Amino acid sequence: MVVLTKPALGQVSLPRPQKPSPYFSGIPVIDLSEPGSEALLVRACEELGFFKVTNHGIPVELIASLEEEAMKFFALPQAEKERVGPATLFGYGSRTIGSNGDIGWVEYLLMQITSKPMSLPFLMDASASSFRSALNEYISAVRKLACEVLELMADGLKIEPRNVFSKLVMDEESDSVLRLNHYPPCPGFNGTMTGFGEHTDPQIISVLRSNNIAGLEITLRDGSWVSVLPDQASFFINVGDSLQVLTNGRFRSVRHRVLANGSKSRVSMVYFGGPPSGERLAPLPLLMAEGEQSLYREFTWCEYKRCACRTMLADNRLGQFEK
Ligand SMILES: C=C1C[C@]23C[C@@]1(O)CC[C@H]2[C@@]12CC[C@H](O)[C@@](C)(C(=O)O1)[C@H]2[C@@H]3C(=O)O
Ligand SMILES: O=C(O)CCC(=O)C(=O)O
Ligand SMILES: [Fe+2]
Repeated sequence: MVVLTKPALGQVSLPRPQKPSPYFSGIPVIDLSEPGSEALLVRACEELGFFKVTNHGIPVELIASLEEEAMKFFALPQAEKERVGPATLFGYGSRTIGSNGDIGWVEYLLMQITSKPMSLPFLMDASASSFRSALNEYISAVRKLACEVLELMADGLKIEPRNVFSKLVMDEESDSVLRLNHYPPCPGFNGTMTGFGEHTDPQIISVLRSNNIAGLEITLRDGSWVSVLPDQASFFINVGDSLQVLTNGRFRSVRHRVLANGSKSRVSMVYFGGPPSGERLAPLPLLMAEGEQSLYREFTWCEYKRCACRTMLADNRLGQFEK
């Protein structure tokens, strides 16, 4: 009898090998303890849509503890990880990203952040209590950091109230996500491999932290790719599509990707701060000059997400909403 089985994920055709891009020394560094950081922060959002924050106040122990829990999880036998449930919505995923055929040299845990206890049932097990508390502490700290950065953005743009952006991610109904990514070394390959294909993040803001392994790349305004020097003590902030809309294109949603490599494991932890589902996304009137037209037709976050789910990573999702 012939038994047909699905090909093991390891047999899925590998993503295209890539050449790493040159390191870019111009990533803006915003020291949150320095007065006047709001103007630098606005410039960074306009020019790159990406910057690094230092003196962020999040204790290293809290970060290290989640990284350790994540590594413990990713070191589990494959069958145990898969028991968490597929990440078609939220859960564990390996090699496939989203549901439209994207493949990367990555495994991950995708978790919805709600005001209720953890969305993934396995985290409610007694054996997962240290993972659960590391996650909860980390999420509150990065949400607070996202809020502080969004308030500095409002200050820098000279708009009031200063919580005009931050209230969206602080709302009880905010639709935010935490993603833990593990890019294992790619056996038998000593160049680099697509870990996470190029894309922009759909939400308002992403707060990203990785271990000291390189791999993250962003595009500059001219479309060229540059590598970001890793810095495990700092956080990187991405402007997401929704913030590009709220600022009528003044802030740039940054296109980025990750390359995995032949010898080292890279781990990243990304908080995606999104608005409540029913939130209408449109440029803030306060930011529009006289006679300025909105670049986008109005839509809700729920509508945007629904469309985003049908796209592939590299697609220009906002294009469908441009006027
Ligand atoms: C291919 C996809 C994966 C993604 C949903 C999408 O259809 C298009 C956007 C992707 C992205 C990128 C940023 C985040 O990692 C993510 C969780 C998100 O909100 O949008 C992923 C989605 C995913 O992995 O499901
Ligand atoms: O791993 C990283 O550094 C970035 C991952 C990423 O872009 C994402 O999860 O959306
Ligand atoms: Fe991303």
